[in-house]
Amino acid sequence: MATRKAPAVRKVAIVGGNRIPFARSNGPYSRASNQDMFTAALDGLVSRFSLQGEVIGEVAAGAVLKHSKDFNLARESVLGSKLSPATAASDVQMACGTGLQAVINVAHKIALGEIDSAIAGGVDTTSDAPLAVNANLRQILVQLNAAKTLADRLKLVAKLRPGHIVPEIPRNAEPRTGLSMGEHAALTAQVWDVTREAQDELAATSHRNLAAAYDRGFFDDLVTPYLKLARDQNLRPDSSVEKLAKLKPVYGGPDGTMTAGNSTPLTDGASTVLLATEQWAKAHNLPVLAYLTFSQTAAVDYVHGDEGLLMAPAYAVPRMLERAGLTLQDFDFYEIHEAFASQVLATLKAWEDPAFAKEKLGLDAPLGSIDRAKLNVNGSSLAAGHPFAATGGRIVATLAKLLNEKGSGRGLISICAAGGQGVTAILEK
Ligand SMILES: CC(=O)SCCNC(=O)CCNC(=O)[C@H](O)C(C)(C)COP(=O)(O)OP(=O)(O)OC[C@H]1O[C@@H](n2cnc3c(N)ncnc32)[C@H](O)[C@@H]1OP(=O)(O)O
Repeated sequence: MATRKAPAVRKVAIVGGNRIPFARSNGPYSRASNQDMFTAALDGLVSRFSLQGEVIGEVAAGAVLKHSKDFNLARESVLGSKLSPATAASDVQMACGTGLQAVINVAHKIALGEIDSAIAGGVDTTSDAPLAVNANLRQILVQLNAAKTLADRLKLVAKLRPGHIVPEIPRNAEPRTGLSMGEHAALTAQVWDVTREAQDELAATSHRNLAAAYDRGFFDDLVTPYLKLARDQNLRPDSSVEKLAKLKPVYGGPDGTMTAGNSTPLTDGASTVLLATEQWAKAHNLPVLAYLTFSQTAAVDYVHGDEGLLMAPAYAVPRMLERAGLTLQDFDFYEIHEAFASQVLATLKAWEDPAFAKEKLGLDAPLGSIDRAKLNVNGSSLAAGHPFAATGGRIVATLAKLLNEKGSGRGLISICAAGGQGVTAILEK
């Protein structure tokens, strides 16, 4: 008789990451597809960690904007990569939280013993956005494809009208409110009284920090140069508060505080992260940079309630801290995705606010302030750019490496996502 084995939760190690430099939309990667970019990031990881021909437990990845031919983009990318074709792969979708959610999905499988190694990541391009034919034309084309006789086909062709050629263009907007991410963030900035000066300061710091990280070689081993781009194209080392102050508002009307400089740009790019058990990493002679120890998602009702669209991390983080037995101050690094400078600042203000703590979180006291010197120390999305699903992988790889450099410590990851969702995690060394 077989002996039943008790399930054991195993530690999930972050081995390292790889990404291609991020490019501005309609720039150097405009002819590259999601599959091209993700495969490039994947193959960079494969060669970095000598995984050629290896069967990895699972590859999980996603893109926020996906063509219909990419129904399983992760699997197609694996088949185009140097990994063994016997590597299973799944697509993940959680808007801008996709990359981190992919990390969490495979981490759970490693923890539960289903797999010993995994690659998670994400990719996005707004240059090659999935334009679709409109619903009327779609219906005619589908029926045309199924029509059995020439007469049936001609009848359907006769239904075609000039208006049918108008394509459906994906909008960077919430389907239920019609407002763009930026317009939603501008409403939240008003509620939390986030000033233009504070936003520009955060943006300038992001550029300064990312430039310093490149200069000290922090990204030398992470980045695979791609299509002649060696650094994130959006990075402006000379970006200053004075220059940022001159930009016109793009959201929130003429008196708005949000500009092209304190909002993320539309970006193309891909990122990957290798996760494994400690034993697998050791057997492959690979390092353990850090461990993923906690994760949490949350969602807010931004449609009917008074919640800001991008405020879900303000809820996910306290729930995660409670489960982990930690306070907001117990961290050496904070990686808060800079969708917009105003969104980061509104989240920090919410955590400091006694009324938010009491009324929204049901807590006696607010979470409190963080040491801003520990925030996005190597820059974040305002400087690097934000290829939606690729941001999570960039952040996890960056934080794991920071913790490894330090030799010990703990980092908090917080990512807001469209649809009123938030994905958060804790990495520890
Ligand atoms: C959950 C989430 O993550 S939600 C977030 C999702 N992301 C988004 O929604 C992306 C939103 N971003 C956008 O749609 C666009 O980038 C916009 C609307 C903000 C700006 O678009 P554009 O106007 O095309 O930006 P563009 O790059 O041309 O910049 C406008 C000007 O600002 C200047 N500028 C931009 N950044 C900086 C900077 N850091 N320092 C100095 N100047 C800057 C540019 O040089 C340009 O100047 P010019 O007009 O003299 O050439």
